[in-house]
Amino acid sequence: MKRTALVITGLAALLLLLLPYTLGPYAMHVADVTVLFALLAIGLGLAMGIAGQINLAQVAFFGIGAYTVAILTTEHGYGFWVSAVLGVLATVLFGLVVGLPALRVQSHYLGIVTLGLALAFTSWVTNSSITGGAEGIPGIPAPSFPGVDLYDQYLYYYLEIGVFAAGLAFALFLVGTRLGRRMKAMRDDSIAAGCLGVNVPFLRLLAFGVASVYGGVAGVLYAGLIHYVSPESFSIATMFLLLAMVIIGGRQSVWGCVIGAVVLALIREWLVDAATYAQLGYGTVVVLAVVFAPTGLAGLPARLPWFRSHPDRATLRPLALQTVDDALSRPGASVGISEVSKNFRGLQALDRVSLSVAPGSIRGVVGPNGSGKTTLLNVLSGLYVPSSGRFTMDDDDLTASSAARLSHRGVARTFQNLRLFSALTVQQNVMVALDRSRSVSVMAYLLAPWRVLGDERRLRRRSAEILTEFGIAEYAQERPSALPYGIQRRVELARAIAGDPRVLLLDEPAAGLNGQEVSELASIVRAIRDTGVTVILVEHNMGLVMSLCDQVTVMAQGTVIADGPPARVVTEPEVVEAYLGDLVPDPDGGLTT
Ligand SMILES: Nc1ncnc2c1ncn2[C@@H]1O[C@H](COP(=O)(O)OP(=O)(O)OP(=O)(O)O)[C@@H](O)[C@H]1O
Repeated sequence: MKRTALVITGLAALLLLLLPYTLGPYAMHVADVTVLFALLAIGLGLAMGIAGQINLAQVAFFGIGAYTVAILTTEHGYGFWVSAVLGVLATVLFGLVVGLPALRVQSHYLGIVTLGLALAFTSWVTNSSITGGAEGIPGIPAPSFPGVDLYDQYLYYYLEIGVFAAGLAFALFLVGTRLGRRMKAMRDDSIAAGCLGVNVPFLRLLAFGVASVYGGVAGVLYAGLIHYVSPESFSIATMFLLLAMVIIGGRQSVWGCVIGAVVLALIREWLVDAATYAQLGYGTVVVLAVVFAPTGLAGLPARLPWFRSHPDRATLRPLALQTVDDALSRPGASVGISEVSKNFRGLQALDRVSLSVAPGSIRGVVGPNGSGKTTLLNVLSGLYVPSSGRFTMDDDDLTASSAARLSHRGVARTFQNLRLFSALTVQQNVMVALDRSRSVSVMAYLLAPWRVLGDERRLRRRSAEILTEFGIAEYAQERPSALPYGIQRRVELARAIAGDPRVLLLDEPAAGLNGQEVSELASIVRAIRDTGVTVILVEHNMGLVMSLCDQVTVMAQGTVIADGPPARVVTEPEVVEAYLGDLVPDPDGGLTT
């Protein structure tokens, strides 16, 4: 498979190198512009498709790169290359500003904000005297290069192809390694990603930063190719064309973005005399693609039946429990919750809750629906900031720490409604959790890419071991949604353990499991506790709670009404009245609500 890919890549490269020999001047110009669209589309695809950040300002990034070069070369006498570097820097600065709203808003709101900024840019270049207004700026020089006349568009093509190849290789590298995996995890479920240590705000800004580099570079090259810039080239119509390229080609695939750019750039040329109808046509095809082929042209092969995998042995293998020790190397931590309250606009979900959990013990938290159990886990995992009170781990005050920070400090969790990353494979889900690198390590992508590749091999090897330990190795390449619920639950537990936690929070881990799976779950949780990890278990299955927990906390209406060893707690009259009276025996011999 790898050899076939290499041969195809080699042939494509050869074809691209020979292309100018087959084209007349006009076709060569179209090819030059198409390469720039491909660069722009890759940048947009990385932000929108991979990181899930709707970015309708890509055309403004393109414009800032081009206008900076135009202004600096024609009005200030700078050389092309210096202007190009400054142009890309200016674009990245603007890109980060455009990305700031992504820290507060997402989805269509982000689309509206970024579109607003793109419109502001178009309006500025149309009305400002520095940018030459509607007339634009002519007379931009071509880049100088010893012995090569880059005014010749045939030779310019080779400069573009070199930049394009570097841009494509970097995008593929990013998507295929830990940064791209984290971006996809953030796109699929930013809450779960945060709980696995992903610094979501940083990654959102980074996505805009990366998209702006591609936009800026394309803009700079455009200025050097056309020698003239005007607002028309950076209009909303161009943004829409770019969007269509990425959506039709396949926004979640770098190759898809390239294919989309080439196909639509050629169609655009073909329909140049019917531009209005062409816009309508793109719109229709985009709508059809979103509804019927959301993965675009690049996703079509995977939709064909013979490319689809069907796990035919949807069963769990026995656990290799002794090896959980290998995954867990850090000592468990004590957890202290002191007078923690949480209000939601008048609703008191937690009311001065206090409890302390000894390291290496299992604490059950039970209570009727709506009593505040999940809210408590959300406070402990950094998803909610408590309205008042303190949360400590080994006496370190971690109140109001972010989910990512708590993950790095050793808090891992599972969710009541499984939050597996649906577009990642089972193995990639575990790799996201295994990756403990900090945000600053993105510098390695520029300074030491070989280290990123080395880390990647280590993560892959280790994730395979963990999947084997949890008896799910045969599902490594499956998407979680294709698997039965019991297996998905085990994947989520494997993912939580992969982060080498000191405190493990389990939110109703037995929900939806059959009797056999519940007893396997009990063995896993015991094995985890035996390594010294502190476990806090929210659960309605009282049979499991009674057999597993060292201590049980009973909650009702946001307060703790009882705390102590399970056998004693269940006999307290207040508990019987508030909670246990509602319980009925379940088919597996436990009690459930
Ligand atoms: N984000 C939120 N916004 C508003 N109210 C919330 C929010 N999260 C929880 N609540 C409310 O807080 C109360 C406690 O909810 P919580 O989910 O913690 O209960 P629970 O004990 O986990 O219930 P269950 O057993 O059904 O999961 C409920 O009344 C719930 O509606």
